[in-house]
Amino acid sequence: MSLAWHRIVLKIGSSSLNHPRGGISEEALAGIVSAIAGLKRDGVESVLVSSGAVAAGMGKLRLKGRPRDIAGKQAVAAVGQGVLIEKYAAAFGRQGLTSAQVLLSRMDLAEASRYRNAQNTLERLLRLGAIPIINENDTVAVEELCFGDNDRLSAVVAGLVHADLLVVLTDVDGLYSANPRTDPSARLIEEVRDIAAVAGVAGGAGSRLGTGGMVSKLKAARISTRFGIGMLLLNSARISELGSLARGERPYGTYFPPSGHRLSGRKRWIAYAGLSEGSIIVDEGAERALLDDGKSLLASGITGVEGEWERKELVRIVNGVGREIGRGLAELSSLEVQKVRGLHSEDMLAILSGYSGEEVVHRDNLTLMVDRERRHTETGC
Ligand SMILES: Nc1ncnc2c1ncn2[C@@H]1O[C@H](COP(=O)(O)OP(=O)(O)O)[C@@H](O)[C@H]1O
Ligand SMILES: N[C@@H](CCC(=O)OP(=O)(O)O)C(=O)O
Repeated sequence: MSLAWHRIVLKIGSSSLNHPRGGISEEALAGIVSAIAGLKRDGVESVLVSSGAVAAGMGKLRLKGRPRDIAGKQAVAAVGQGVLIEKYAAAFGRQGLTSAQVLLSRMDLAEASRYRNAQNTLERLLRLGAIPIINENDTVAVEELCFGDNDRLSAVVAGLVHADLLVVLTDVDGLYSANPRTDPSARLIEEVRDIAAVAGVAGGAGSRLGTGGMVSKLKAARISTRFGIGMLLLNSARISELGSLARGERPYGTYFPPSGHRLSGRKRWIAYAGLSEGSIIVDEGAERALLDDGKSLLASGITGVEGEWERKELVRIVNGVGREIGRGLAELSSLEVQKVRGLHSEDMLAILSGYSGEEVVHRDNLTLMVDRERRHTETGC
């Protein structure tokens, strides 16, 4: 039998996995474990991105509310993550499967070498037949340097492991024309080809436990589809229907088909995992050359420099009003860019040593962060 999907990333949110007042729902956890076991029997590999550490910690510590301060959230997550993984390991064990805990922080993927390292470890885990269970390393993540929510993390992970499909399990059937909790006339949108066009219908989290709501799910869809990976938003109550994926069928929910233009592995890292060291400010001509003509960035279109970096480090490219146009690996250090900004290529080369190229950021090392119609700008963490 030829499978449409060989490797999927499944993300489950706190609102699906936990009781409303905190603590893990054994039933929900058993449901996802048995769905993954069934898929595995049918030849589909799964990587699980599971939220729920904070909510599990709340249950264990008998807290009435989610901690508001960062140290409180981190401490409760440290308690809850242990509880969560223990329950997963036991449930996978009952299915004859071995699971592995993988905690990632933003910094773990920020450098290309660390990104590859995480990639190799996950690949090896899958080859060993283990089920990776990923969560953000909440206990050490600092607010300014975090994934922000597991929807985004799951999309980055889907790119990291070269998944065929990302399934985001939540507590509603999918994306509706309005928040179904507050608008009874809201209709389910079964397929979304243009994410920017539906951005206005997405609202925030639906429960005290969820983070990000549909807004963060749409951001995840944007990342995943740009990677060439479709995303399915599915009600966790329909988890038993996941088995149909192995037959190449799609359960009822909202599907975001992959974009035709698929970002390569390096460009995935540049856009959504790497951390930039500074910004290059460009004029309108350079902005058009990058966005409309797919050109490399030359010194002549550069008007300013912010931050400090060395050659081959990651930078943001922004226009005169601070809008991020793209991200890329700079061929020159910040000091060199400062010296050559506004110059034509021959004048630039005359004052540089050890560089004979024309480009300041080559298009092969550049990912655009604005869509073609310029309606949508990415926000990197
Ligand atoms: N247009 C919309 N369609 C569907 N759900 C929406 C929409 N806008 C806001 N939501 C809310 O998003 C919630 C799911 O996100 P969230 O609470 O963060 O859950 P999770 O824990 O699964 O990540 C839903 O319960 C719903 O209330
Ligand atoms: N890392 C956190 C969850 C963060 C998060 O994105 O939560 P959710 O919106 O429920 O997927 C935790 O384990 O509690």
